[in-house]
Amino acid sequence: MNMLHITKSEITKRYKPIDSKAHKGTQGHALIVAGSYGKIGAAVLASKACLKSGSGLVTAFVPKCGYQILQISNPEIMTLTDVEETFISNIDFDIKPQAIAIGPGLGQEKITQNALHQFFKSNTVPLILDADALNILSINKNWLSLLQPKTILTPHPKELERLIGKWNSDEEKLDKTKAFSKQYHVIVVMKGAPTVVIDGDAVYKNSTGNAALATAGSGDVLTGIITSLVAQSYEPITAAILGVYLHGLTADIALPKTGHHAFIASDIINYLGKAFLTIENE
Ligand SMILES: NC(=O)C1=CN([C@@H]2O[C@H](COP(=O)(O)OP(=O)(O)OC[C@H]3O[C@@H](n4cnc5c(N)ncnc54)[C@H](O)[C@@H]3O)[C@@H](O)[C@H]2O)[C@@H](O)CC1
Ligand SMILES: Nc1ncnc2c1ncn2[C@@H]1O[C@H](COP(=O)(O)OP(=O)(O)O)[C@@H](O)[C@H]1O
Ligand SMILES: [Mg+2]
Repeated sequence: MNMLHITKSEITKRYKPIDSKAHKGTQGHALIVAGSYGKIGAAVLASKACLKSGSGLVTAFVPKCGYQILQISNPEIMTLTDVEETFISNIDFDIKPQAIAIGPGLGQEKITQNALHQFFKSNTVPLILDADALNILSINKNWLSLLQPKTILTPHPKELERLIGKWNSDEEKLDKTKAFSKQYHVIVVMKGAPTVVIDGDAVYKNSTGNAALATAGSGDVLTGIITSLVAQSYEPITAAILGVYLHGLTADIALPKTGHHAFIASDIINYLGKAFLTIENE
C-alpha cells in the first residue's frame, strides 16, 4: 500500500521557515466561519489556533451573538457578523482570504444549510470543512460535487460514517475513504488515534499525539491550524500533514507537564510555539 509515515524527517522536508522580510500581508489572511448560540467557543478556539499557527491576519465570521465574545477573547482577531443573532444565514464578506474554514460549532439550521449551498456554488478560495459543515454535506450529498479539488475535510469517525456509511473493518474504512476522496477529489483527514490523511490512493499516517487530545474542542483547534497553513500558501496536502503532526506534537510535549486529565484544547494552542520550535530546530 502507498502509505507514508508522517515522521519528523518527513515534516522537516516540508516545513518552510518564515522569511525574515515577512509582514502580516505576506503571512496569509484566513477566514474562519464558525459558531452558533452556545457554541461560539468553537469559533474562538479555531480562530485563535489559526493565528497562533502563523497567519498574518485572521477574521472570524460568526452570528451576531458571537461578536463581543470574539473581540474580547481574541483582540488580535478581526470579527465579521452575520445578520442573524444565533446562527449563520449568509456567508458574505468583502475581504480576500487565502483560506477559509467552515464548520466548528456551526449548527445545522436549514438556513445555515442554504447559506453553505450558496457559498459552495461560487467559492474558489481553498477550503477546509469540519464538524457541522461535514454533517450538512452528509444530508445533502449532491453538494459534494460543488467542492473545489483539494478541499480538505476533517471528519472524526462519526462524521466520516455520516459521509461514507458504516464499515466493518479498518481495511474497509480505508478503502471507502479512498474511493470517496477519489470520487470528489478531496483530501480527507481521518481523525483518530492515529490520524490518517487520505489523498486519493496516497495515505499518510501521523506519528504524534496521545489520549490527552480526547477533549472538547481539540478538533476545532486542528481546523484552525490547517487553515492557517493553507493561508500561508502550503499546498493543501502539506498543510493537512503538517497540521496533524503539529497538533499531536503539542500534546506529546505537554504531557509530562500537564498529564492527560488536565490537558484541554486551549493547551494545544498554548503549546503550538514549542511544537513549531521542535521542527525549526531540526
Ligand atoms: N466549545 C465549543 O463550542 C465546542 C463545540 N463543538 C462543536 O459541537 C458540535 C458537535 O460536535 P460533536 O463532535 O460533539 O458531535 P457529533 O455528534 O458530531 O459527534 C459525537 C459522536 O461522535 C462519536 N465520536 C466522536 N469521536 C469519536 C471517535 N474518535 N471514535 C468513535 N466515536 C467518536 C461520539 O461518541 C458521539 O457519538 C460541532 O459543531 C463541534 O464543532 C465541539 O467541538 C466541542 C466544543
Ligand atoms: N486518543 C487519542 N489519541 C490521539 N489523538 C486523539 C485521541 N482522541 C482524540 N484525538 C484527536 O483529537 C481531535 C478530536 O477532534 P473532534 O472529535 O473533532 O473534537 P471536537 O469536535 O470536540 O473539537 C482529533 O484531531 C483526534 O485525532
Ligand atoms: Mg469536531
